Amino acid sequence: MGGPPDGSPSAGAALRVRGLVKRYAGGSRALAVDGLDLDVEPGGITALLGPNGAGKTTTVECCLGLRRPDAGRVEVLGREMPGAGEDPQHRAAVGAMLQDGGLPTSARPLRLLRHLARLHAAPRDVDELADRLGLHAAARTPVRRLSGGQRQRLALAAALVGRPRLLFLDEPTAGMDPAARLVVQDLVREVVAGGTGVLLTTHDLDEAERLATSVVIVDGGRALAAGPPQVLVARSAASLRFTAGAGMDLDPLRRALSEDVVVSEPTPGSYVVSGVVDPQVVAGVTSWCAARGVMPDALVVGRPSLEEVFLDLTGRSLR
Ligand SMILES: Nc1ncnc2c1ncn2[C@@H]1O[C@H](COP(=O)(O)OP(=O)(O)OP(=O)(O)O)[C@@H](O)[C@H]1O
Repeated sequence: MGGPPDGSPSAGAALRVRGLVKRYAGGSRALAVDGLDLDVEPGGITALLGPNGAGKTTTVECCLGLRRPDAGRVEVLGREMPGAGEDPQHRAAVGAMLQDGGLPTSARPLRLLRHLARLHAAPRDVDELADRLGLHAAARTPVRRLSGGQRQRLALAAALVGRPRLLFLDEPTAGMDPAARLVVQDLVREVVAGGTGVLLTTHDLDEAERLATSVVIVDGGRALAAGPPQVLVARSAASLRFTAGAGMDLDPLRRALSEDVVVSEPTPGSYVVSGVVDPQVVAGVTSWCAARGVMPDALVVGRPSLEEVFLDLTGRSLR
């Protein structure tokens, strides 16, 4: 899923993962990652989406050479991991902003960025980057005293300063205020326009829908769906959705509607009728509700959002 079939040439992919398997020693018997395929193209953003514990961080860590896969193949910028990670030149072409930040706690932001810039052959202008990310105000504050959002912005600057050709962003805008979020999204769009490939993990499905050129939805370490977000949404059947009290008996409604539709309650109190949703189906649902004195709140008919596709596939909400 998410790229050329196994065995075909990786033709310049920024990241190519095939059949990745990872099991933690001492962890539960289930695999953390269970045969995952994934591609990031240069100048493209692949969003890796999944509920908590789906295997996203483990996948990113295997791609960065921080964990050794039990099976499968990871190619970063055309070279196989974890071996390629030993080469400093190769490492310098990869940027990562991880959830734990990984920043030295006593470092001061601007000095840290200048130090990192010196490790790269053609770094970005540190002052310009710090300006864009609003880091000058906290230039001399030690990392441990930065707010969560400031630390996130510094971690992004650190990941970008070396002009990486492949960038890993693990929930980059989590905990950021809306203005900072927009700045980060603009910066990400800009580096992608310059040819960098991005693997983005996020719990913000609107962000994924806006930014990503490709999406892989994972659960239990497996890909449930992959493709451009617009295609995943278009592939889903039209649906009628409404909210009402949880746990309504749906069998009478199923009997009242045609066999071309499926009626379900993916999360308590949220009802979905999918398939051939025509005016008769809408009338059938509303008269069924009326007969029970139930008000169908937030009733909408149409294609689902990426969030609704995710919900239908995983049975879970990300928020
Ligand atoms: N160091 C570890 N030792 C044992 N099990 C682990 C370890 N790290 C992760 N796991 C388990 O592996 C599975 C995948 O975890 P992972 O952190 O990759 O998920 P995730 O999709 O990144 O979740 P989240 O959205 O919460 O960050 C989970 O069941 C988790 O409990």
